[in-house]
Amino acid sequence: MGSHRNALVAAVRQELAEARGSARALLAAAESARGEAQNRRRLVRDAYATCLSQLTAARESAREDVQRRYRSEATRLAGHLRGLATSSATGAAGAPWRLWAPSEPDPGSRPGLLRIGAITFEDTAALPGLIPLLDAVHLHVSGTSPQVDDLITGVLLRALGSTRAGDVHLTVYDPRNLGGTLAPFASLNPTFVGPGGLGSLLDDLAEHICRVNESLGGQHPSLADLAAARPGPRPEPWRLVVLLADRATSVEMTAAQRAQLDRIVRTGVACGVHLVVRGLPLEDDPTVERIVVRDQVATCASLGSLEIRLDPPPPPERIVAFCRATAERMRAGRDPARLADLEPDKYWGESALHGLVAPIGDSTDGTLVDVPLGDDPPHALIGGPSGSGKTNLIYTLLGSLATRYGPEELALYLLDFKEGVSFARYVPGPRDPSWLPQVRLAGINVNGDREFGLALLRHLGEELRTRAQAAKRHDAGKLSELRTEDPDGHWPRIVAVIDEFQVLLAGRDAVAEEAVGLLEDLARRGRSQGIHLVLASQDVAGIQALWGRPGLIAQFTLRIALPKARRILADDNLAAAVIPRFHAVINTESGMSGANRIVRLPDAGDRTLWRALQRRLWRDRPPGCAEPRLFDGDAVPRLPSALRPSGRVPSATEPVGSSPGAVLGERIDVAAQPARLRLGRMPGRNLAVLGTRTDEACDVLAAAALSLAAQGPAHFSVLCLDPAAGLAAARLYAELPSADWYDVGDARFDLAPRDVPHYVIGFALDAAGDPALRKLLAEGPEQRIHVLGWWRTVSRLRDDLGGAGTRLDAIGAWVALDVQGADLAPLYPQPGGPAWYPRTRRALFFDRSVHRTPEVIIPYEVNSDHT
Ligand SMILES: Nc1ncnc2c1ncn2[C@@H]1O[C@H](COP(=O)(O)OP(=O)(O)OP(=O)(O)O)[C@@H](O)[C@H]1O
Repeated sequence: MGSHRNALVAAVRQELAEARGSARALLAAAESARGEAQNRRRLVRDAYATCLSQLTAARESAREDVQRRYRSEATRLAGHLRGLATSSATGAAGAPWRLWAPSEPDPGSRPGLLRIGAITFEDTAALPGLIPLLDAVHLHVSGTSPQVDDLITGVLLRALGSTRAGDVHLTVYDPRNLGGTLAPFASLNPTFVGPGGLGSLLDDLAEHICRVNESLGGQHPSLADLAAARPGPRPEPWRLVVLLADRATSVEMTAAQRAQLDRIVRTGVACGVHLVVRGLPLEDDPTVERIVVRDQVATCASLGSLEIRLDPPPPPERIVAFCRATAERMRAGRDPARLADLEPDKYWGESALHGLVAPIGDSTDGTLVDVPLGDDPPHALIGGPSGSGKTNLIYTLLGSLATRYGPEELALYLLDFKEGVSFARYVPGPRDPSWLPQVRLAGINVNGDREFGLALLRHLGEELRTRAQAAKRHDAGKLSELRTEDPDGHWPRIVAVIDEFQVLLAGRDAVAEEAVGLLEDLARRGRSQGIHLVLASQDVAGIQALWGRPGLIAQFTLRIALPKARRILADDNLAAAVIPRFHAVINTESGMSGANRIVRLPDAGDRTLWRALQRRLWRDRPPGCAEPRLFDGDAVPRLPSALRPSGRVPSATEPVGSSPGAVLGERIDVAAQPARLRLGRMPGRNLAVLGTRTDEACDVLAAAALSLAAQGPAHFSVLCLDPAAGLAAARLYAELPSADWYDVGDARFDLAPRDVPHYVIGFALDAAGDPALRKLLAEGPEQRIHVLGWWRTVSRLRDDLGGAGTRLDAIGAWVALDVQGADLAPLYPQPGGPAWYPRTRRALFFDRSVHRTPEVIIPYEVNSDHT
C-alpha cells in the first residue's frame, strides 16, 4: 500500500518534474522570443526615427527652396510690373507730386494710365497703383470723404497735365459746394453746373455724343482711333465730366435723366466723354471702373483684391499754378505743330510719280497744311523780309519732303546766296559724318560766287535735256509717263532751292543774262520733266525784277509769303501784311486773293533734333548713295595730289601728249573740275599771270608747273626775280623732277630746244628787262618752250613785249588776279576789256583759243602754310 503510494508519489513527482522542465523550457523560449521582439521593436523605432528626421530635413529644404523660388519670382514679376507701370504712366501721369510737372504727350500716342497710390505686395518694393481713364473708362468713386475728393482731384490733375493744353475740357457738377470742391482748377475755366443743372448737362452730353458719332460716320471705331491715326492736335477735346452728387441729386433724379445718364455711360467713352462720379450710382458697364476708398486705402475693380495705399492729394498751389499756365497757353492759342508732328508714319513711303506733297505747318484748327509741287503748281516763290523766317520755312519744307520721299524719288540741289552756312547741316561736316541722302549738291557762302549759281543752272539745264531726250525715246510727255515707260530708270523729282536768288540775277552782266535764260527754260520745261524750282528772296527789288519777265514769273504759281512780304502775292491780296509772326500765306494760284491758306510754321531751327533725324535717314540710305557735293565759297581747294608729280620721275623716253594741260585752279562748276590750259606746239601758247597778289600768283604758277610735271617728261626752268616769291619758287623747284634754278643774277632767256617740253616758270618776270624774253615768248612755243610767267601789271607785260601799241599775240592765255577789267583790254578781243571786279582767291582765266568769255577760277592752294 505504502509502496503503491510511494510509486504514485514518485510518478507524480516525475510528472511534475517533467512538467516543470517543459515549463522552464517554454519560459526560456518565450523569454528569448520576447528579447528578439524587443530587439526588433528597437530597430524599427530607430529606423522610424531616422526616417522621420530625414523627412523633416527634406521637407524643410523643399520648403526653403519653394520659398526662395517664390521670392525671386515675385521680385522679378514685381520688377516687370513696375517697368510696365512706369511706361504706362509716364511724366505727369505717374510722377510723385514733389517732382510733378506737366508733360507733353508724344505725337500719335494714346493716353496711358494715371497713378493714384502704391501697391505693397508681401515684401516686394511698392508698385505704382494705376487706373485708366481717358479713352478707356468712366470712374465711379465711393467711400470715405474727404479721401474720395482728394483722389478725384489728383486724377484730374494727372489727366490734364499729361495731355496738351486744350485737349481736355472739364465740366464740374458740384451742387453742395457750388464748385468749391475743385476750386483750384478755376482758372482753367471749367463749365460749372449748379444745382438743378444736371438734366440739361446730361442732355448736352448726349447730344454731343450723337454729333461725334455722326461725324465719325462709322469709318473709325472711335474718336480715339481717329485722333491716334492723325498727327497734330485732337479733332475734338475730351469731355471730362465730374459729377459730385449730393443726397438730393439721387432723390430728385427723374427716370428720363437716369436713362440719359445710362446712355452716356454706354456710349460716352468711344466719343471722348468720360464721367468721374461720386455720390450717384452708375449702371454696370465694361467701361465703368469702380473704386472704393476706405481711409487711405482703395480697391478698384480692375485690380481685384489688391489694395492701393493712396497718395496724398496734390498741393493746391501746384494745381493753381498749373491751371494758370495752361489757361495762359490756351489764351495764346493752340501750340503750333512741331517739326516732329509733320513726320509721316513711315519714312520714305511716298511715290513722287505724280508730284510731291509735304506739310509745312498747321492751321489754327490744327489741320496740317500741305505744299504741293508737281505738274501744277510746278515752282514756288518764297518771300519775306530779313528775319521773317525764310530759312526756317525752307528747313521745314526740306525736312518734310526728306522724310516722305527717299533718294530714288527726290534729289535736292540747295544754294544759299546769303552770307552764312544754312545748308551746311545737310552735308558731312567735321563733327558729323552724316548727310541728307537726297541732297546731291549744297552751296554755302556763295554770295560772292554768282558763277556757282550759274553752274548749278547749267547742270540742271543738262539734266533737263537728258530727261527730254529720254522722254522722247520712250514717247513720254511728262515725268510720270517716262517713269512708267522706263521703270528701271532713275528719275527722281528734282527740287532746286535757291535762297536769295536775286543775287544771281543782279547786275546787267553775262552771268545774269545767262542765268535768266536758263531759269526761264527750266521754269517753262521743268514742269513736265520733274524739275522744280523753289526761289526765295527777302529783296523786293529782286522780286520786282522777276515781275519784269512775265514768262518767268508766270510759271511760279505756288507763292509762299511770310509776314510783311511784298510783291509775292497779287497786288490786291493783303494777307501777308496782316499775318502774325511765324505764319505764312500759301497760295497755289499765283497769289490771287481768295486762294490763301494761312499756316503756322513750326520751329525747325534745333540742330540737335535735326541731326538725330538726319542720322536715321542717313543710316537707311540705299547702297551706292553718293555723298553730296559741297561748294563752300569760303573754302580754298587744295591742289589734288593726283595733279602733283609723285613717286617715279617720268623718263625722257615716255611719250608726251601733243598738248599737255597746265592746271591753273578749280573751275566753279558742279563737278569741281580743274581748269586746264592746253600748251600745244603753236604760237602764243604761253601764260601770263597778272596782278600783285604774290601768294595767289605763286600758287597759280606752282599748280601749273606741278600738274605739267605729273603728266610726262618735261624740263623746267624756275626763274625767281622777286625775293617775296622766293620761298614758293624754291619749294616748286624742289618738287619738280627735272628743273634748273635762276635768279636775278643769272636769268637768261636764249634757250635751246630740248627733246622734252621745256617750261619756263617765271616769278616776277617784269623784273627781267631782257629783250630775249620777247623773242622767247614769240618763238618758244613752236619749239616746245613755253613761258608761264607772272607780271605784276599789264603795262609791264606790254613793255616786255615792245611797249604801247604792240599786239600781245604772244600771250595766248592769261589769269588775272587784282587787275581791273578795263586794264585787261589790251589782252581781250572785245573793246573795253571783260567785266571783272577782282576778289580774293578768285581769278579770271582767259584762253584765246577756247574761251568766248573769260571764266572765273579758284586758284588752288599748293602749300598749306597760309590758311
Ligand atoms: N516758326 C518759327 N518758330 C520759332 N522761331 C522761328 C520760326 N521761324 C523763324 N524763327 C526764328 O526767327 C529767326 C529768324 O528766322 P530765319 O533765319 O529763318 O529768317 P530769315 O527770313 O531766313 O532771315 P534772314 O533772311 O535774315 O536770314 C531765327 O532765330 C529763327 O529761329
